[in-house]
Amino acid sequence: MTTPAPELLSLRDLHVAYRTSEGRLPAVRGVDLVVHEGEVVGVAGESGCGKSTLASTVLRLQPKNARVEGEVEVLGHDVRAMRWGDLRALRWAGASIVFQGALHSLNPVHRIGRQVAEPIRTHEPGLSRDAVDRRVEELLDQVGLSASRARAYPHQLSGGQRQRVMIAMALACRPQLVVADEPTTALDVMVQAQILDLLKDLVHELGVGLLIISHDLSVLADVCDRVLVMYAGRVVESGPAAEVFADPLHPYTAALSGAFPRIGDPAARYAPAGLAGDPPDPRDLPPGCAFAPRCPRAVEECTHGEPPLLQVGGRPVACLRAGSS
Ligand SMILES: Nc1ncnc2c1ncn2[C@@H]1O[C@H](COP(=O)(O)OP(=O)(O)OP(=O)(O)O)[C@@H](O)[C@H]1O
Repeated sequence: MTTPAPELLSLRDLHVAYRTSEGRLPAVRGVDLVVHEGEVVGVAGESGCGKSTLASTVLRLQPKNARVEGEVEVLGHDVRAMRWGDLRALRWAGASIVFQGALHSLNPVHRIGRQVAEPIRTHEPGLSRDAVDRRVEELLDQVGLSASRARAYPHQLSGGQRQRVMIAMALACRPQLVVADEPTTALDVMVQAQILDLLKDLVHELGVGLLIISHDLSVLADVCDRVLVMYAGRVVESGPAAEVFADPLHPYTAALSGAFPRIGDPAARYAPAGLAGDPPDPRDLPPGCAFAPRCPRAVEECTHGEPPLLQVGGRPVACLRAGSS
């Protein structure tokens, strides 16, 4: 029997609720998620389902009005209980995050090389200037940028190049876990595919674990080993990425699978999702299954109680109708 790869990230029964002027807003409701070494795990779901909230808890970067409950463990550390100094040491060097919107995350007045060097200087203050420069060159090379780009300012780079810089920064201190929140949103489809290939290659080459967040299930199907589909703060289906995408068991996953074209498929168009309505307001969830009001397969029973995650075809699925026709 092979021993399972070590767990780099473990979220257990994670709940996150925001305090708002209109009352408590439960954004994440009882999520379990594990990322092992060398594994790419994806979280998919429409805007507002709680993906970014979940990602923010990994490095305790959640907004001030968020209340977190449950377990958040990164590289064996209890992130919720860690002291600030220890948490700062864990960020970048143990685990790092690639945010969406590289245009806004990079400082417009500093050259690229300086920005990539910054986390290295902070975390390895003993490193000589030459050694830092060499590491920056090596990182730019790893993400497919020439060393001369170190002297460029962010506005001199394309969107895809800037996102590569963000990935170089995330890898700068050789973390074991990388979280990427919508790393390809706002990039055109060809560039998206290149960035995703790059992320996938780096994960395999460096043996890091990657948690990747996207509203586009087809993006995740191409790069992930496993995916979790979220709806209204809960995981409604999870399993091997290719299986979930090709044979979705939850009606919501089925709608998401049809909603976006597959990367690299020239014939693909943005087909309508065939899904009417909007996700519910988390402060005012419908009784029973949160997806029932939009679900083409809902029956009366679906409004009675929130369906638990049941094993259907070897996969956890939160739907009473999964597997039935
Ligand atoms: N700081 C905050 N205060 C109050 N509510 C918030 C806050 N941040 C997010 N929310 C709410 O929490 C819910 C989940 O938001 P979140 O950003 O995690 O979803 P998401 O799936 O990442 O969506 P998107 O892709 O649009 O970022 C939404 O209803 C959102 O309006």
